[in-house]
Amino acid sequence: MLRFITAGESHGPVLTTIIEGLPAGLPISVEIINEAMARRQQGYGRGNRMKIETDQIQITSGVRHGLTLGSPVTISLPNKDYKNWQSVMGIEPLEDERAKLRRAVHRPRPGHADLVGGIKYHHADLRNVLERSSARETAMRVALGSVASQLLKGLGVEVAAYVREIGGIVGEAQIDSLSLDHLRKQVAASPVMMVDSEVEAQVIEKIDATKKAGNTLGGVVEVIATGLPIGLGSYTQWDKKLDARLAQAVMSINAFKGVEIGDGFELARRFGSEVMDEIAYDETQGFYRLSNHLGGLEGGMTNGMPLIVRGVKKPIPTLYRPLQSVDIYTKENYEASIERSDTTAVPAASVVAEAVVAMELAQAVLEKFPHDSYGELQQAVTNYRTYSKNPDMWQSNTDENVENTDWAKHADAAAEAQN
Ligand SMILES: Cc1cc2nc3c(=O)[nH]c(=O)nc-3n(C[C@H](O)[C@H](O)[C@H](O)COP(=O)(O)O)c2cc1C
Ligand SMILES: C=C(O[C@@H]1CC(C(=O)O)=C[C@@H](OP(=O)(O)O)[C@H]1O)C(=O)O
Repeated sequence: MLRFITAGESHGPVLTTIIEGLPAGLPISVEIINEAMARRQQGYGRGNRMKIETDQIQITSGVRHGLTLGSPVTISLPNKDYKNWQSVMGIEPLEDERAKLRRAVHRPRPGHADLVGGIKYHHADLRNVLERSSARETAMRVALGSVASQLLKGLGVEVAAYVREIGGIVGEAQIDSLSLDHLRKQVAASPVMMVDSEVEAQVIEKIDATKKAGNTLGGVVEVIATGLPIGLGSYTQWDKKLDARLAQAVMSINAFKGVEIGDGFELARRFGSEVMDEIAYDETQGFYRLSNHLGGLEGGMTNGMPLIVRGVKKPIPTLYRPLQSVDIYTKENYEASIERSDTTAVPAASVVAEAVVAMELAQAVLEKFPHDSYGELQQAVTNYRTYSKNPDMWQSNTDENVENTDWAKHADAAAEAQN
């Protein structure tokens, strides 16, 4: 089982993650992880924090000479901004209690975790909430996702993401189910990580106008995974269903409010005949589908078609235009003060969504196949791919062979017993 945990505050010294359950002998490239980290920092519409940080990770356990050892892998990321926050974020107790109060955050922002977190954990200083609820944590998920993507790539599975919509402006992608390279190149060339340059210009204009008005924007991201073996996840128990697990993974990203698989909410408006992905077979491909409305998942399992997962991100809650709130000390109404913030972070969120989907897929792969060593895992996946193109238990059940199979004899015996 793949397990991970993340730790760290937004303006604390360092973010950390520990991941356990990776096979031994998996090649891990720090450079590839750092490329993903840099992608998450990009995207038009972000605030000034991203000018301070240059996210470069360090691996401090579980990898030797570029290969995993099978022991827990620890990844850490220093916050460059910490040097500006040392007195606010110190570990030692503050001598001067009044200074502590003077610095406390006591004006909760609507749409953020501030108010509820303060009530729940008895925090009189809402900074104790916002430091951890901040999406700075998503940097660690991207590091984890890159490790997962490196594992998947060596098994022939690719994961990529793009921005489908910002502030109501939609740009659709043409998906090449064999290679996501083209999509990745288009996304890399776009300041908003979209795939249609006409739409892109409109989006940039909208972000500029929104920022000027002191407002913020949300949007929709789409993650695509290709090359998935058939049968990851399971229909046998609620918490094994891969569609449900992917939804949780995507919803766990800050500010995500909805998830769709395949045509998602649009399915509500269609006839059954329009959306079931009809089955076909040929020897090279094995079983495949004539369409992909259901996003590559049936019964909580991958069906071999590209996986399509979308997530909707609400607009950023911290606005330059003040919103009505209440001071938790005085209980008086006030209008929230202006703070440093992003105007939109949908592009960055697409990179995070790609990462969390990759982690969930890696988890599902490791559940299905033996994986003490990476070579063993690769061999098992290759064998299974051959099998699933032409499953042998079905081959013996052709008309000529059917009377000779064990299950046919059992069925005959059962029928006789009933008579
Ligand atoms: C990449 C990314 C960047 C974000 N940047 C900000 C930001 O600058 N300011 C802000 O108020 N919220 C930002 N958010 C959203 C908040 O973290 C989020 O709304 C908050 O933690 C409350 O959680 P919830 O929206 O999931 O309920 C960002 C989210 C993501 C994914
Ligand atoms: C630090 C990141 O995003 C931050 C997420 C965030 C929030 O409230 O979620 C608020 C902002 O932080 P700050 O108050 O330091 O400017 C963003 O910059 C990051 O993505 O690495």
